[in-house]
Amino acid sequence: MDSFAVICTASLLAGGLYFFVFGFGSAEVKGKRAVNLTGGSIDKEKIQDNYKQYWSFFRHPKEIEKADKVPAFVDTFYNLVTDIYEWGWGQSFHFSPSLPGKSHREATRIHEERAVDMLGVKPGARILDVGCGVGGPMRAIAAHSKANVVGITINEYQVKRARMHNKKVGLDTLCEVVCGNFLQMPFADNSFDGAYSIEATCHAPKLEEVYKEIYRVIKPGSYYVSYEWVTTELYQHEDPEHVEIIHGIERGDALPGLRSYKDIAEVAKQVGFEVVKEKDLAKPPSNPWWTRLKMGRIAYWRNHILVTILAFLGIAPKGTVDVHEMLFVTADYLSQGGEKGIFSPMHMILCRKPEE
Ligand SMILES: C=C(CC[C@@H](C)[C@H]1CC[C@H]2C3=CC[C@H]4[C@H](C)[C@@H](O)CC[C@]4(C)[C@H]3CC[C@]12C)C(C)C
Ligand SMILES: C[S@@+](CC[C@H](N)C(=O)[O-])C[C@H]1O[C@@H](n2cnc3c(N)ncnc32)[C@H](O)[C@@H]1O
Repeated sequence: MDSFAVICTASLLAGGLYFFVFGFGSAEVKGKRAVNLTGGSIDKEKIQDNYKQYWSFFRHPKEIEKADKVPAFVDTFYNLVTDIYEWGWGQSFHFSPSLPGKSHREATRIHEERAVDMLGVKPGARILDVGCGVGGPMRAIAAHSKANVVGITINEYQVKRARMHNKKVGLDTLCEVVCGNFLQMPFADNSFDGAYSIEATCHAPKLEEVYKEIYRVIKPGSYYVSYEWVTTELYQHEDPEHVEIIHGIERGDALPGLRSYKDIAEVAKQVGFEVVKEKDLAKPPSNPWWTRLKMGRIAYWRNHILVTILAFLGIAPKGTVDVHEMLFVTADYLSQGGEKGIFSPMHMILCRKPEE
């Protein structure tokens, strides 16, 4: 081969590799690159062990019932998945109904703004984001409502990421992030003008514990809105296929046990809230939320090959391949749950704390 052919072949290979790594892939512009994947706050060498520990939790279902162990187990989960989520999904760790003619990013933002609009808060109000992740919703909500948003997450690594993103887009004056447990929040009674949670309270072993805390910290007369993960009226616990799908969702998403849609309003009332509105936002006329998951399948394969190569080269931590595989499988269970209509990640409830 003459040198011209060598140069052409090498350029083609390099171009192809660049396209494979940075070019085609999931629909969202991301802040994370595959070469920067970490295990959150966990040391690189300990990721595989932590992943095994995560799985062992499900081998001892009795442990899951021990509510006090759940926050630590959820924290481990988010150390393992946060970078992969940001890389492959974006900064908002939730679903939204797809909207014809709108991108995933726009549909996500609209779903987030819808939540704060229900709170009816004015610019300058102080609102709480319960389980804020790396702050995708918090930034959209602060920019849209001009409210001051305080987010709480159990995961220290997410706090770092969220603060970094807030600063980067100049929203650090409106957005504050606190590391803590939403079952025992470090906030004074009656100190917020409203609160919201987006696909986060499903991690609470007992919903009443987190709802009670939210009730305590918001002011009388103010509102709380939540997008809850639930099994729907179509779920039949005697159908083994349904049970397998729901267990698959629980295992791949660090859930101590999915609740039935029927339980949500009951718990809200039990802790003292008035239920103003309740609606499953996944139901028609909404378009399916799971199409994004299904459309991403080719990208997931590409991602899996990439993660495997990077782990082999020692660039990505070894356990990343296992974690990625777990998410791959989970994506399938989630889509099945959506398609069969037995699971919804957006059962919306709007509550009001009565005036004293
Ligand atoms: C609310 C929660 C998280 C919901 C979603 C944000 C995530 C649930 C499943 C995740 C993913 C599955 C497949 C991954 C894919 C294999 C990888 O290549 C790129 C990232 C995924 C698309 C990843 C992204 C986030 C999810 C969609 C729970 C935890 C309560
Ligand atoms: C699926 S993420 C959703 C994040 C964010 N709401 C979003 O939509 O991008 C769930 C969030 O709940 C947080 N979380 C789970 N259990 C928690 C607990 N006990 N205390 C505080 N945060 C918790 C996780 O750390 C994570 O940030």
